[in-house]
Amino acid sequence: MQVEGKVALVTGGAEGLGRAFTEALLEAGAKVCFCDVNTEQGESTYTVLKSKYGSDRVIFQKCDVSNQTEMEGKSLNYLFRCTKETFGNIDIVCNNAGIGGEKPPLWGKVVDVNVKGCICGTLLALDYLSTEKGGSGGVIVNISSAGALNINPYGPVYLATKSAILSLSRSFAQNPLACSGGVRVNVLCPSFAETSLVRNISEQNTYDVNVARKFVEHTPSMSPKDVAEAFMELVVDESKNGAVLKCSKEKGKQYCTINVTYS
Ligand SMILES: NC(=O)C1=CN([C@@H]2O[C@H](COP(=O)(O)OP(=O)(O)OC[C@H]3O[C@@H](n4cnc5c(N)ncnc54)[C@H](O)[C@@H]3O)[C@@H](O)[C@H]2O)C=CC1
Ligand SMILES: CCCCC/C=C\C=C\C(=O)C/C=C\C/C=C\CCCC(=O)O
Repeated sequence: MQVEGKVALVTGGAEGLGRAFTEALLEAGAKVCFCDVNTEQGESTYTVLKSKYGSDRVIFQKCDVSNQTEMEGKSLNYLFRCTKETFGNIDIVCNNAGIGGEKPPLWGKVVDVNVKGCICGTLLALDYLSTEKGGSGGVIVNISSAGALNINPYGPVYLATKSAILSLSRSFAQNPLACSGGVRVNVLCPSFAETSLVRNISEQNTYDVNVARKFVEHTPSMSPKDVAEAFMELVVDESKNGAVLKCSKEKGKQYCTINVTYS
């Protein structure tokens, strides 16, 4: 896909990986609407990006991806509508917003943000991108985790949500809603990257917090820019649909095949 001139929507773009994805898309010539629940950080990032890329190429919207109703404030429905009204079309959607949290009552919020937010964002993206519904096709990249490809005893709930995103994306890639509408659906599975999510590992969002921190310390970490490079490959390469791309500092980019065998 030629990214120049395309329109992208990124959730959770105020900082971390979402900000890096937003910048990579802007760098490649796209117009980008990024959203975040954190207005202060979002506005601050917007100020920087606007002065670098121009106010006609980037917009920031406050939005909580776990908000399913218009009544409660800015929902994903509103975000998609606003992006289309501002830029005229949507070609690229990245469902990135995610949080960690293992213990009650936090884990319910983790499911709402990570799973429901991603499902809602994927369904809306299919609606707006599909050639059968007035769109011009395009690509959805959902953000899972390298942890979803394996087990991790420190974050079972977080990783269950990331496994859900993996299955959701691989399955929608083969679903008629996507296939007949010219929409590719890919999933990125990063290992650890240097962001607030990892810096803020605590008793709330992990089990055995000291062991978890040691595990992180001993796993080489990527910069958000490294992860954005892998993300852009899934956007640009039109041969990739249903692709599962793992990226890590040690091994770089690796496409994964998930085989299910029955005995
Ligand atoms: N940093 C890492 O090592 C890895 C991160 N990931 C995934 O990458 C994604 C981004 O994570 P990071 O950048 O590391 O985290 P981060 O905490 O640095 O950034 C996440 C952003 O999402 C926003 N956000 C949180 N809840 C939201 C909501 N309900 N609605 C809208 N925005 C919301 C936050 O305000 C923040 O700006 C997440 O889905 C995470 O699970 C996956 C693998 C590794
Ligand atoms: C472990 C749960 C912590 C809660 C959220 C904080 C950070 C999340 C980071 C990730 O999503 C990455 C998670 C796990 C990586 C797991 C294994 C990495 C192994 C390295 C590799 O396979 O190359």
